[in-house]
Amino acid sequence: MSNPEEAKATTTPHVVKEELMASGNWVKLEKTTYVDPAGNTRTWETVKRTTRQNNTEADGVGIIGVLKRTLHKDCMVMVKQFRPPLGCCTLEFPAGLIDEGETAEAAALRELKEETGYKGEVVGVTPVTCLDPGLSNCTTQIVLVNINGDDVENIHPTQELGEAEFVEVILLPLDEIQTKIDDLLQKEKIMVDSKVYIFAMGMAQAFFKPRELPVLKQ
Ligand SMILES: Nc1nc(=O)[nH]c2c1ncn2[C@H]1C[C@H](O)[C@@H](COP(=O)(O)OP(=O)(O)O)O1
Repeated sequence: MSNPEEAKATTTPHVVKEELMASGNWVKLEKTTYVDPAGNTRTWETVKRTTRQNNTEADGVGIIGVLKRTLHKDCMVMVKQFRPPLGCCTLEFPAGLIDEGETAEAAALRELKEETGYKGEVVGVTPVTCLDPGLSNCTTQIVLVNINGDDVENIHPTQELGEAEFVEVILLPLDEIQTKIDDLLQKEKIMVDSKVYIFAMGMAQAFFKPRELPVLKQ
């Protein structure tokens, strides 16, 4: 075990070099040589996508789509699809890679239309965020999109999927999203994306906790 007295943070950590170990059509594996905060030179095994465009630091976008319809509860537009790396289906926000020359907002509206058939309106966008920084430099921007379900274009949404895409659209009421996801997980062998579940937990807190009577906090 390292002695904390010896391992003082004296250096600004930085990458020294990146060497290609293996490469495919979509991803590559690199050996990253870096200097740690104590001044030691170390290596790390890093996964990168090969598809990132020049104009952006984000590989892709995720879409938090809120479907708003008269006389209906607001619903989250989610997608279920088989994900080969996991060997099972996942419950995710609609998502996709950013095309050349595209902004995150434009990519979000395009991917939402392709995967779910809905036409939306962007109401917010996150900074570039990391997805799995201990493994990969993969990044995403999450785009908040309102969908007017009363709009004639959104009454019977039609997906525009590629030949190899199989995406099922799942609508979950915003005010009980965590319970509905838990029900789904009980019923079928499906893995929920961490962003989705964290969002659901946040919604549960936002909807219910403020209305509880204040009690003595221990
Ligand atoms: N890691 C990947 N391996 C593949 O064999 N193919 C991959 C990988 N990542 C993306 N893709 C392919 C699959 C689709 O044909 C395209 C576009 O995917 P997109 O819809 O933009 O993104 P997701 O919905 O998140 O897969 O890329």
